[in-house]
Amino acid sequence: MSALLEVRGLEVDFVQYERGLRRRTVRALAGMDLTAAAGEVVALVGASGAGKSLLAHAVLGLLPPNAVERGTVAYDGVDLDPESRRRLAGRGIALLPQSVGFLDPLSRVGRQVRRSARLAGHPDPRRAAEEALARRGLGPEVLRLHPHELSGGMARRVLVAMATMSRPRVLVADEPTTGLPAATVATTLAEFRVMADEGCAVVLITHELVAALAVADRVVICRDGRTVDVADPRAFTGDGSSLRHPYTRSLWQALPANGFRVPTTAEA
Ligand SMILES: Nc1ncnc2c1ncn2[C@@H]1O[C@H](COP(=O)(O)OP(=O)(O)OP(=O)(O)O)[C@@H](O)[C@H]1O
Ligand code: NI
Repeated sequence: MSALLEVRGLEVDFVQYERGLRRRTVRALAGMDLTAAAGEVVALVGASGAGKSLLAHAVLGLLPPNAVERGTVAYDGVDLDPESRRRLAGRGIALLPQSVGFLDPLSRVGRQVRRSARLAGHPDPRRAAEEALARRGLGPEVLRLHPHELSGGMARRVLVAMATMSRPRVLVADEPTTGLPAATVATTLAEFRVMADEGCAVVLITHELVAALAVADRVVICRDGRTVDVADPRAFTGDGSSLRHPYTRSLWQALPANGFRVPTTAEA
């Protein structure tokens, strides 16, 4: 299997100006590596601020103008610059954004979901929109609402409906299950598994390591802007002794079910 998405040595610096005068550069990503092949769900985990969303935005060519990017992002074997990646957004590569702020606050849900359906080439966008929401337990009345009238969980389901509409070859899902009830977490993750089984490469960014293990083929662990480990989901078991990297082990052992064990400095 060749990788549909390959991120190699990705670095991102932000250029900032102190009191409008002195220029300084802040390194946000310092070497991220991640590959995802057709048919794979690759989970990307790491603490808050580790750089997961930045990686997602870089892949889609959506970094802000003050970001300086180095490294390689290849899609289907071809290295692409940010501009070319932006052109693929919503077609070959889709982002399921972490923030519901990606929804247009002024426009009704129906209009936004129909737009995704139209961009995806559905012959009947109205029907496609209704069906996509219905599949996620949202009735047609939701189409008439504005984003601020949605609960967090409903908004997230709308984003899932929009991001998966085009049947992208690569889906980068950034915290797609945050705020969802447990039953919906499982069905949402199962949907990503089905997409992968049908040939999509899915990057699943999540804090919910245990839920992710049920659907992931590989787990990429990042810390402070770097990929530190790639682990087999089956290694996350028992006391974590089959996990090679001490940081990965400490993430596993810190979970409530594993006794909230706080890593010692030597391990972490
Ligand atoms: N526009 C920006 N300018 C400067 N620094 C930024 C910018 N965007 C992100 N960062 C920094 O980059 C780092 C990584 O942020 P990122 O949002 O990717 O983390 P994350 O792993 O997605 O965290 P979370 O799990 O909380 O979503 C953070 O230290 C953040 O402060
Ligand atoms: Ni994030």
